[in-house]
Amino acid sequence: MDRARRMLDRGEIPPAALVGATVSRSWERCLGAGLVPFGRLNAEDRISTSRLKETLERRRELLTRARPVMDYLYAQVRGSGSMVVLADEQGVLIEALGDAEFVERASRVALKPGASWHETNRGTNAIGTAIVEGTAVLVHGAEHFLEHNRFLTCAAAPVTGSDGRILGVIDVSGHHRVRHPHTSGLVSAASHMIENRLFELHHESQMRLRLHPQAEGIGTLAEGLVALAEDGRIAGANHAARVLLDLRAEDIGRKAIGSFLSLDMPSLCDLAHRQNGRVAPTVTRAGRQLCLRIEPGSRIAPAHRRDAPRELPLRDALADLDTGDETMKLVIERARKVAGKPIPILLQGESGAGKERVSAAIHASGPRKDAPFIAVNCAALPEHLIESELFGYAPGAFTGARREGSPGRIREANGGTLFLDEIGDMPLSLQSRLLRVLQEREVVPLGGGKPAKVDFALIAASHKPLKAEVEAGRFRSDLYYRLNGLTLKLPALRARTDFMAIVARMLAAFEPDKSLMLAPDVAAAFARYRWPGNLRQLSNALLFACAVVDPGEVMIGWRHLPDDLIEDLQDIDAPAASEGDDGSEAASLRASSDSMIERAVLASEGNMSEAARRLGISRNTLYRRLKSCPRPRPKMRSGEPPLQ
Ligand SMILES: Nc1ncnc2c1ncn2[C@@H]1O[C@H](COP(=O)(O)OP(=O)(O)OP(=O)(O)O)[C@@H](O)[C@H]1O
Repeated sequence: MDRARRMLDRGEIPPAALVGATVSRSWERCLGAGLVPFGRLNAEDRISTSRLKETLERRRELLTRARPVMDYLYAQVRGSGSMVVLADEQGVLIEALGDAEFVERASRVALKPGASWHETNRGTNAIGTAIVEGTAVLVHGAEHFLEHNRFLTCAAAPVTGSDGRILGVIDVSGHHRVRHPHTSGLVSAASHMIENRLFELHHESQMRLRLHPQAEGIGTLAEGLVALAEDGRIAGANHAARVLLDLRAEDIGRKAIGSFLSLDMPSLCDLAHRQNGRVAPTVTRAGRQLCLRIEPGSRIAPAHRRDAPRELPLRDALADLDTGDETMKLVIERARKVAGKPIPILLQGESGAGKERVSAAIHASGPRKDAPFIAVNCAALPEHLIESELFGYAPGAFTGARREGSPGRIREANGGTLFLDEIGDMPLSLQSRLLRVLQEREVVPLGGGKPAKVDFALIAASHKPLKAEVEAGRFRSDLYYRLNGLTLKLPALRARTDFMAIVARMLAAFEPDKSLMLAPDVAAAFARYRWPGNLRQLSNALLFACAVVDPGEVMIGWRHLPDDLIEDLQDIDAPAASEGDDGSEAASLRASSDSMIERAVLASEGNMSEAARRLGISRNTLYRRLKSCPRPRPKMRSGEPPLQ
């Protein structure tokens, strides 16, 4: 330090390696401001009594909230020859309390109310430097720029408002010989206490989120606090929340919570209602796993309030599918526009992505909702039965037919909606028959009989990209264009940004009275997993967990998950797999799901229904996949026939 001081006396800036980066920067600023280490103070070092009064008035809120914390802080340092000081955002001291003999000495260097300790007035010092640096600072002995402050050791931390602006500084100063290693930590904790007290005061009526990486951290000084305006915009955030959510001060008042967490305002209200003050896991947009407690606040917009159902706009089945994902929102918006119009809808999406659910919601939200919704799975029916199932048959049309005949599914859908699932699996011969029905709007039953007029809305779905099937000659192009009035592509579960909201919805649906939630490590593993069976697989896993969770338990942990899912979750390598969609990734994805299928079939000892259940896929999908991947060889119990 002596060498550094000698350099300073010559007007040189010692390197950071010698005095630390903060002091080096500050000394440079002091020299730049024209201060000299042995010099007198700048003229503006003290404010008048009337200006002090004004300052006290302006900072009354800060002072009122800080006083009990200052008392607490002073109780920790009492008798050590120190004092506790509060300054405003300009570095003007507005309150001080301390040990009598030190206060006397300190007042000789103007460490008393009304004095300005801004860096430009008093050179490097903890209060002034903390304001400029915007962070907690310790300035010890000869690190003070002015010679006559060298007897001091000072630790200061800025007190920041929930809008990110500095409101003041709290500081503990003492004689440099009684420096205590814990003082800096105490001062930082005190500044957080004041910040959190001010936060509660300013955002009392708003929805508040308490966040921490661990459940035990919630309610402590280290928790992140976020206040939300009625429209979901961030109204305020404390320092910890800004760090946890990677939120900048300029985002406050501008960005919505959905930009930082995978939850929007309606899902937060929903969660708050069910959570009832308990802690739940959540994931940030950056993939960071956090624990969350929601305090609903008293000023939530009626549209978001769960306890005011009469004020809620009526949510139909389509609106219920909106849990915050932008792609799904667009799908819902577009579906709503055509629901009720004579435009056929084609739903595309991976198996289990919710095509049938969406289709049923389109029907239930449209003008045909009181008429039947008839779903036909073209992949589940043997080829020779699809025809009679769909078009019906006359009495005695074929051996084994019902004596009275059958109207067929298309006629059953009259007035309502016909949903043709897995249309890509419909044999070519039947495709032309279906095309005729769609063109002429009448059905001729098998085995003859009068043609019957039919009127139905048509929704078709396929996990196969139908356009590619047309190009490959497996699907009639004229039928494709008939079906494709509007194509809606459902996102795969892994691509959705509302994963936690879906989990919360499912858990609430399965166990409405329990407020179940995922343990943070399970939530993190779920967030990284690719969910090849999409919503079906997730729903099966959560249903399983709900069945095995003990009464009174609220956290779903690893022990509540099906064994095969645990294996898959443990197998995954953290995030790397999530980017891109190129051929090599598709191949590795396929390889991994092939091995999953193999494991599931082996574990189910050849029982295909059981294997499909474990995988969270339909039996049809399983059979389809088995056709295209090497057949696994399950271990057979002795005496059992081999799997065909
Ligand atoms: N929005 C949703 N919320 C909760 N669960 C859902 C939702 N959508 C679908 N599911 C669940 O996922 C399962 C699969 O959904 P659905 O049958 O609609 O998918 P799909 O895409 O038609 O599947 P497939 O291609 O195999 O026919 C449903 O049984 C339901 O349990």
